[in-house]
Amino acid sequence: MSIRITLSNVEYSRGTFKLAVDTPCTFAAGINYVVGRNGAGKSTALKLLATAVEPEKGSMIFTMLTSEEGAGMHRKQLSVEEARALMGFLPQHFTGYSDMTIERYLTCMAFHKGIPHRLVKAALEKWLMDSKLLELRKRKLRALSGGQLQKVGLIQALINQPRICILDEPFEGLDNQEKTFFKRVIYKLSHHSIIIISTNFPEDMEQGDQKSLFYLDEGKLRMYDEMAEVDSLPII
Ligand SMILES: Nc1ncnc2c1ncn2[C@@H]1O[C@H](COP(=O)(O)OP(=O)(O)OP(=O)(O)O)[C@@H](O)[C@H]1O
Repeated sequence: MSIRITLSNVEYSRGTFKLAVDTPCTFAAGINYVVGRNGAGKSTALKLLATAVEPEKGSMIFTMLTSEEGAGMHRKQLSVEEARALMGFLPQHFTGYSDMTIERYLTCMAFHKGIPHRLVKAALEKWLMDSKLLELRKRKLRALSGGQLQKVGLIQALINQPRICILDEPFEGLDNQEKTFFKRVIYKLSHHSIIIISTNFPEDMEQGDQKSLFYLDEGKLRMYDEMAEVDSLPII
C-alpha cells in the first residue's frame, strides 16, 4: 500500500503571509523533512498537508497504489475523508483535552482511531511505560510539563501506526533518551508510511533510509532530491 501526496501550484494565505508551491512536490513513504527559518511557513505547510486548512489555489492529491479486480494495480485517488482516516497529526502547540487525564485522553484517542477495544489497555500501558509516563497516567493534561505533554501528543499521533504521519517539531522539549525512543518508533513506521517532520535542527534529520528534504523560503516550498544539500541551506 504505497501512498503519495502531490502538491501542484498550491497557494494558501494567512493574513499577509502566503504559502506557495510552484514546483512539483511529492511526499512519499519514508521520512520527509520540512525545514526553513522561523516564520518561513513550516507549521502552515504541515496544517495544509494535514487538511486542517484548504488550499485557495492548485491541488493537493492523496493517492494510493491499489489492486482491484478488473482494474489491476493502479493509483486510486483518496477523498479528504479517506486520507484523514489514515492520518496522525501532532500540531506545533499540542494541548489535547486539558481536563482529561493522560490515560483517559489516550484511551479515547485509541478508540477513536479504531484500535480494537480489547487491545487498547495493553497497548497503552506499553506506550506509557516506554515513554516514562506510566506513573503520571492519572494526571490531567493541564498539569503536565511541556515535555510530558509533547510525549502525549506524540503518542496520540503514532498510536495506530498511521500511514500518513505529520509531526510539527516533534522532539521539542524531550530529553535525549525520549528522543531516541520516539525516533526509533518513527523510523520503523517510515518503512510503510509517509512521515512528515518539520524541524529547525539539522541534528534531528539524521535518520531514515528513505529521506526527502523540503525547504521553505519565505513561504515558497521546494523539494530537494539530495539530503546532502541540507548543509548548504540557511535553516535557522
Ligand atoms: N494566526 C495567524 N494569522 C496571521 N498570520 C499568521 C498567523 N500565524 C502565523 N502567521 C504568520 O504566518 C507565517 C508563517 O508562520 P508559521 O507558523 O507557518 O512558520 P514556521 O516556519 O512554522 O515558524 P516557526 O519555525 O517559528 O514555528 C509567519 O510569518 C507568521 O507570522
